[in-house]
Amino acid sequence: MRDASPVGSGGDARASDRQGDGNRADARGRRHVYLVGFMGAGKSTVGRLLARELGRRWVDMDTEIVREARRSIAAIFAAEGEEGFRRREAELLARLAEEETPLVVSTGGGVVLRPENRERLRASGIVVYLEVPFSNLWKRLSESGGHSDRPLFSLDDEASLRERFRTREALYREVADLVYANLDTPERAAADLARTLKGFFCR
Ligand SMILES: Nc1ncnc2c1ncn2[C@@H]1O[C@H](COP(=O)(O)OP(=O)(O)O)[C@@H](O)[C@H]1O
Ligand SMILES: O=C(O)C1=C[C@@H](OP(=O)(O)O)[C@@H](O)[C@H](O)C1
Ligand SMILES: [Mg+2]
Repeated sequence: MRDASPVGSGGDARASDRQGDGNRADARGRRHVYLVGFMGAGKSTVGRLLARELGRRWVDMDTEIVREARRSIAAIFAAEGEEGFRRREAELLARLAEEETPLVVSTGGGVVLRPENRERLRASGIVVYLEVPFSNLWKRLSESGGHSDRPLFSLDDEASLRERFRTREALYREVADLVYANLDTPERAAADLARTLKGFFCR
């Protein structure tokens, strides 16, 4: 059984060992840090700060997809459908998983949808689920113009988005080594996670 201990803002930043063999952050295999979670959970904001704390290169998958496609996420969805976006996302993840340099990767909220992606995340890194209750996410997204380049947020009403959140949540938990309740500031989250992750990668 895999186990992901809840750790959270202000809490005791602990992490349980998924395989019980003390070898999760294997230097050859699970060297990256992946942030997963729903839209607005803070993957991009915290990822940038966490990379700085850990002295690692940061990759934001959405930014990279936009750079490579030379069009916005909304434009990719419009021209290629969600399927086209998911194909680009899966291809990028496959490349990142092979990257030798240890990275901090801010994923997009839908990266967990494809089983092959879930396998890759687990095989090549420590996966951190940034857990935020739906009501907070809805508030964050609707107040911060979260619709600007989030086609799914624009398409869904509150009830549909809540349903999407419910379905996704099980998948975030399935891949997570760590669950972090991201309810304080991004700076606090980055500092807490850096402390915990340094422990992981040093043992
Ligand atoms: N603790 C927190 N961590 C990260 N972002 C937060 C936090 N509290 C509020 N926010 C706000 O929530 C939004 C998170 O957006 P973003 O980092 O793009 O999320 P994601 O990449 O998961 O979709 C930003 O507007 C950020 O300022
Ligand atoms: O949840 C999703 O399916 C998506 C989340 C977005 O990323 P953020 O989670 O960073 O907003 C982006 O990848 C795309 O709009 C699809
Ligand atoms: Mg993001």
